[in-house]
Amino acid sequence: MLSKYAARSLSVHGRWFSSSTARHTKVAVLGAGGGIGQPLSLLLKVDPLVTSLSLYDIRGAPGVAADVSHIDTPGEVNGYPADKLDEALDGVKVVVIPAGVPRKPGMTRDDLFNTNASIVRDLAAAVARVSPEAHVLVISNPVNSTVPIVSAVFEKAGVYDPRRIFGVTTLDVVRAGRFVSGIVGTNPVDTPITVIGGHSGATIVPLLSQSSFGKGISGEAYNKVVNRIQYGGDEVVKAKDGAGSATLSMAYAGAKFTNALLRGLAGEKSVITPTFIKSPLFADQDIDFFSSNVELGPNGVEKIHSIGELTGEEQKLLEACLPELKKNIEKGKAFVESSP
Ligand SMILES: NC(=O)c1ccc[n+]([C@@H]2O[C@H](COP(=O)([O-])OP(=O)(O)OC[C@H]3O[C@@H](n4cnc5c(N)ncnc54)[C@H](O)[C@@H]3O)[C@@H](O)[C@H]2O)c1
Ligand SMILES: O=C(O)C[C@H](O)C(=O)O
Repeated sequence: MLSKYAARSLSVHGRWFSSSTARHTKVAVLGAGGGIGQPLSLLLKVDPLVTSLSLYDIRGAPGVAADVSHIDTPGEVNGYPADKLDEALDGVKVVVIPAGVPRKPGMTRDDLFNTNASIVRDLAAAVARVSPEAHVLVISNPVNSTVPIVSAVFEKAGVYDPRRIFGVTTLDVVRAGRFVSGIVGTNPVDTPITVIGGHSGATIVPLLSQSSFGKGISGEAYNKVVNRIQYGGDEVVKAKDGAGSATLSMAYAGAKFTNALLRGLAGEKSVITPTFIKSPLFADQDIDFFSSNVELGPNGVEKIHSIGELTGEEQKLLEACLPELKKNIEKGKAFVESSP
């Protein structure tokens, strides 16, 4: 039974933002002062499943917290400055990490590695120490490397549970639904497209053939939409012209994935979405992280779905994805191995 407030929230925020169970859930955002962090904090404040929001950044989090705390939803909000990371993480169930630098035109996501790898490593070490049972949602790029970094840090700390560490690839799914709906004339919310692989260029593999809406798209239109899904991030980086990368659509995607996880944690059945996790699907090729459809449940990852049947075109996309993904994963692991 939905509370009066939750029912109201549903009608205000649309179908994805659903709330089925009331429980205490503290969510932390690390990097809350940034381009993604601020709108993400706003969206989490209006998610009825988030009862407490802990906002941390090396700059500006208390201000963001003061601002969103005036929103007339019940969730409590606290902001923490640079020297209060442990306090920010105390008792959290879910930690979302958008901390790190974004791309400028001409850069790849991998070009962010040198700066973001150590930011993510150090934040992960604090989570592993203070809230080792938290579910960690990694947004910071390059996701193909930062998820292996977080996982290796947890492993080093002896608290690794692969069911609780996720790379957020939801923006690729959101883009795929939006772009395909523009071709076939559907409502994007009703046009789910599975996207597998990783989160950068050729590692992003949309499976249009598995969607009743997408499977009719062929030829030039197919090539164009696949390219747009794979390089949608570049489109935004170029349009922002040096002022960063996707922030608003990413905040939406991050809040959407967080809500899906919270529903799974609360016991809702059949919450299934792609996410980049430790996965056995290509482990025989030494690729042990991969995004595919995953069922979320009370323990985080409940079931990893197979990738299903691929067309010849999709098989080629997958063949281009795997070697690059493998390199990105190995780079992340090697970084933690060589860290003191
Ligand atoms: N996964 C995805 O689909 C996706 C989509 C868009 C952007 N991103 C990535 O998200 C990251 C953030 O992007 P943005 O546009 O919000 O950047 P931004 O520069 O606007 O914000 C980043 C924030 O991180 C903070 N920060 C830096 N070091 C920190 C630390 N050690 N602890 C806490 N906070 C710290 C900064 O102070 C800043 O407020 C980038 O790496 C970007 O590439 C990922
Ligand atoms: O493109 C970027 O660098 C940011 C993000 O990964 C995106 O897909 O928009």
